[in-house]
Amino acid sequence: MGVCTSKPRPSSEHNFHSSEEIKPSVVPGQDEDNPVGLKTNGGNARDSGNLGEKKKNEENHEVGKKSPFFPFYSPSPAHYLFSKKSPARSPAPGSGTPRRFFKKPFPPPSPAKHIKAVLARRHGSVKPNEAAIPEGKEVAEKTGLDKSFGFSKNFYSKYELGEEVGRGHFGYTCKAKFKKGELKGQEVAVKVIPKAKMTTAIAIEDVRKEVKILRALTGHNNLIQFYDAYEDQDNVYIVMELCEGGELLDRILSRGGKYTEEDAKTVMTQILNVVAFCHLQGVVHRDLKPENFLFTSKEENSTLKAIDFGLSDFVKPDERLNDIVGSAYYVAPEVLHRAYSTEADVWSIGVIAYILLCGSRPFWARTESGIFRAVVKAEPTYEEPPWPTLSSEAKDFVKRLLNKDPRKRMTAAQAMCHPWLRNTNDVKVPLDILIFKLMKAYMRSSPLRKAALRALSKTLTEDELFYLKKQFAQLEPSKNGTISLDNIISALKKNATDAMNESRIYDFLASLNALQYRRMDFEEFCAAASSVYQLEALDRWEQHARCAYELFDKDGNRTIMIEELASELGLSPSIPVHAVLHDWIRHTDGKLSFLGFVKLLHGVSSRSLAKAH
Ligand SMILES: Nc1ncnc2c1ncn2[C@@H]1O[C@H](COP(=O)(O)OP(=O)(O)OP(=O)(O)O)[C@@H](O)[C@H]1O
Ligand SMILES: [Ca+2]
Ligand SMILES: [Ca+2]
Repeated sequence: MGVCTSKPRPSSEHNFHSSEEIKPSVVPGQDEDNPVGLKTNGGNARDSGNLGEKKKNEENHEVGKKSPFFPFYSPSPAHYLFSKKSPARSPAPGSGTPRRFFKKPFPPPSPAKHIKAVLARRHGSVKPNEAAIPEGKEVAEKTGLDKSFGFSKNFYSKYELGEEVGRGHFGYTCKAKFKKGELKGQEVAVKVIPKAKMTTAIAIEDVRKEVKILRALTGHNNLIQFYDAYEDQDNVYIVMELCEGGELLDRILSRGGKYTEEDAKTVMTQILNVVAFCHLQGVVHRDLKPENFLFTSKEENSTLKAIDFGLSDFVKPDERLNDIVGSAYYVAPEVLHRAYSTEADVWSIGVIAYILLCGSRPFWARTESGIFRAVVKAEPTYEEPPWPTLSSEAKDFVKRLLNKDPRKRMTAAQAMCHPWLRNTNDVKVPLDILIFKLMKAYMRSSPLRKAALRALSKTLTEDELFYLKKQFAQLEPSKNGTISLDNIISALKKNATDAMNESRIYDFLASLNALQYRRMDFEEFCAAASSVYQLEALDRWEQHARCAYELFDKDGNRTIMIEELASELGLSPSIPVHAVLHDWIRHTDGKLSFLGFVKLLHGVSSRSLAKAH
């Protein structure tokens, strides 16, 4: 778009990155097993719920770590512990692994453990390994918890339960058959969740939400088809389509830990597609991992389906969640800092992408707190094989998903437009909820900030424009190439499910009502829907910002008084504006300085200025 002649200067000269660094809440020397000060309660049923076995499991990861036959020959009994059905998870017969002689950076993936806090929130103070948990009704009587869900009660009159096909911490899944009617004999999958395991109000609420979310979101091609939910005194039954192709984790393991880039692209596109859909609906999955994606059939090119919404939640567009949930290897840093939203899922997808491409985990340690520390502080390696042989697009793709700052991370819809993926799929890029968040901030900005953003948008490259064009097209502009509030509302309605009511997407749109009286063309849309934080994360940010400043200097910059700037920014009178805004003004001519320009792009609020002062 814009032409720029200035040469970027070295970044050390211009330290204008205004983003705050995330301070790790996990510091060395802190309680190893309780880094974030949580009430925890020990083991996980998937680790057999036995602390002794859990210990053994961790030691075995260590064995995996030191195996010379890295990555998947390693006879990790961690796999063995979980090998109910997959030969890929069974140990190689009679193979002992030499210890201590070989150092390898990461062990291969094995089923992920839930964060201990998840178990604590489920079980309260009840430890899973304590004496047998009483039956559902008995617990309800003792605790006064209401375990009625309002689901149909006649599961067994409709279905005949068959063999178990999978098991998790919260339930087990069986095949079942319709007993009668048109569908007689047709097979389905049923996740059975024992009421005896629901020992806290949160546990009950989670099951309620799991069904509510499945009911609302069902219909997407990459999301498990939900049929109905039932209950009786002992269990909740979630009836859904049967996937016969196994978990993504098993397929990763059976391929010796690595996918070719081309195959990884097919998997990634499907994951991103369904997750972008969830995010537009205001649903955050919170437990994305290769165990929670199933292939419909054994075919190589079988469709992938997201399952297990047991930890999912609704999130309003400007809301942050604070409960620590998920599985340790896949948890995003901001979840550990207790302020997160949909970006946390994208981090987990980054972890999955890393594993698909190289067969190892990006963040690994022997203990939960060690993993948390790595997630918050460590940078994954891209030096070990096979990374040097992978394409630079693949590396850039993973790095931009694993950005520790959620504001700088790509969204799922953006990731589908990344150069690594955008030419390989013909999947329609879903509407991105981020567009609306950014447009809201833009509509509320001062004319000066709007001019600054317009200048910045003129420096965007093909890569950024690809995504913006796709988004703009989704909003179905009129023939003259402009969009109105009506366009936005009808585009959303076309993609809406009941989940949007819960996550209040429409209420949020009210903040765009200034668009009621005018239309927006593509150029202004680019200014409104560009994220300064995301652009700042790019290597070429310096160029962007310098070019934009030059353009702004030609067109939008003008002499301003500090007082005027303060009122443009809506600063409260309590802020000492001369001291705070001094650097924002170029002393030669009283126009906005480069520093002021970059700050203005970020949209500085009076609160953050007061804090900085
Ligand atoms: N529709 C399905 N078709 C086939 N197998 C399924 C289906 N749904 C679940 N499974 C199998 O059952 C396993 C457990 O299901 P799910 O992940 O929903 O349970 P969970 O108890 O919530 O697990 P977690 O411990 O991860 O929280 C899955 O990993 C999968 O192997
Ligand atoms: Ca699961
Ligand atoms: Ca679950």
